[in-house]
Amino acid sequence: MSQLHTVDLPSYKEQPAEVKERFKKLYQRPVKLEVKGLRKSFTTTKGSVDVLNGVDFKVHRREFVSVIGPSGCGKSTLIRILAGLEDASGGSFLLDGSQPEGPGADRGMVFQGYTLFPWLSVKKNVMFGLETAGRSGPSVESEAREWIELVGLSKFAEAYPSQLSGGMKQRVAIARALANQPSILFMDEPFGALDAQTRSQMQSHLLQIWRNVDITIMFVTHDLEEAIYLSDRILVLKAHPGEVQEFIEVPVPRPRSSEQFLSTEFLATKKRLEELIHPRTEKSGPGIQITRMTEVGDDVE
Ligand SMILES: Nc1ncnc2c1ncn2[C@@H]1O[C@H](COP(=O)(O)OP(=O)(O)OP(=O)(O)O)[C@@H](O)[C@H]1O
Repeated sequence: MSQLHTVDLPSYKEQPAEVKERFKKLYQRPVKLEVKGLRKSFTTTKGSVDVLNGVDFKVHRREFVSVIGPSGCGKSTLIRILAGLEDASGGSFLLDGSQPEGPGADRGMVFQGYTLFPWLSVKKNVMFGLETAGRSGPSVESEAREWIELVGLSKFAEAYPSQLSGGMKQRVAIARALANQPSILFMDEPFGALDAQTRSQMQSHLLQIWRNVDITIMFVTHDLEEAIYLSDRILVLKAHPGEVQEFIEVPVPRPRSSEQFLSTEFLATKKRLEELIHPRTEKSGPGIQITRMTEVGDDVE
C-alpha cells in the first residue's frame, strides 16, 4: 500500500539556531534509558499475539519524550514493561546503564485513573509513597509538604481526595510519584479524563514542574497537540506488531506557550504526526458507511 506523505520535518540540524542548540545540548546529556530489541507477546485463547516487535530507542537525561501511535499499538504495554509492571518477552532495557529488576523507586508512574487512597489526606497520600520507600521520621512530613507545594496544593494538604477536582487529584498523584525522587517518570494518559480547560492547565503545570525537577519524562498520549506542546521528541509507534515508526524532534522553541499552537513549526509537526498515524493511502475508500435514518428532503447542512 503506498502512502502519500507530503510533510517532511527537517532534522534539528536544519532548524533555527535556538532549536538546533537545544537538541545539541540534549544529545550531549547522558543516556538515561536505552531500549534494545524489546519484544512482547501475549498468549490469548486465539494463540500468541505479538504486540511489540523489536523496539529500539534511547532517551537522554531530563528529556521529555511522548509516545503516540494508533490505538492498540502497544504504548501502555511498552510503558508498563519499562516501569517493571510487566515482563518483556525478549530484548532488554538499561536505566542509567544497568538492567532494573521489577518495579523500583527509581521509576515513578502516573496513570489516567486517580490512584490515590480515598481514606488518606493529600499529605498522607504523598507521605505514603515516602514511607513505602523505607523513609520515616519527621522529615517525611516536611518533605511531603514541599512536594505538595511544588504542585501548587499547599492549601489542600489536609483535604481528602473526594474534596478535590480531577486536575487536583492528578497533581497529588504527580507529587506522590515525584516524592520518591525517581530518575524517570512514566505517565500513561495522565490527563485523559480531564476536561479541555483543566487539561491545558495541567500541561503548563507539568512543564513548570519538569523545568524545576531533575526528572526524565516518558508520556503516553493520544492527543497530538499535547505531545507537541510538551515534548522534546515524540516516539511514534506503529501497530501490528508495535514497532518504532519515527522518533520526531519537535522543532517548536521553548519555553512553550499556547500561542505556539498556530505557529508554522507546530502545525508542520502536527501534520507530520497525522500522516504517520492516519496515513492517506491510494486505496483509501469512502469511509464509514452510514445508514440514513431520516426522510429524503429533510436535510441539514
Ligand atoms: N494482558 C493482555 N493479554 C492479552 N492481550 C493484551 C494484554 N494487554 C494488552 N494486550 C493487547 O496488546 C495490544 C496493545 O495494548 P496496549 O494497551 O499496550 O495498546 P495502546 O497502544 O496503549 O492502546 P490504546 O491507545 O488503545 O490505549 C492490544 O491489542 C491489547 O489488546
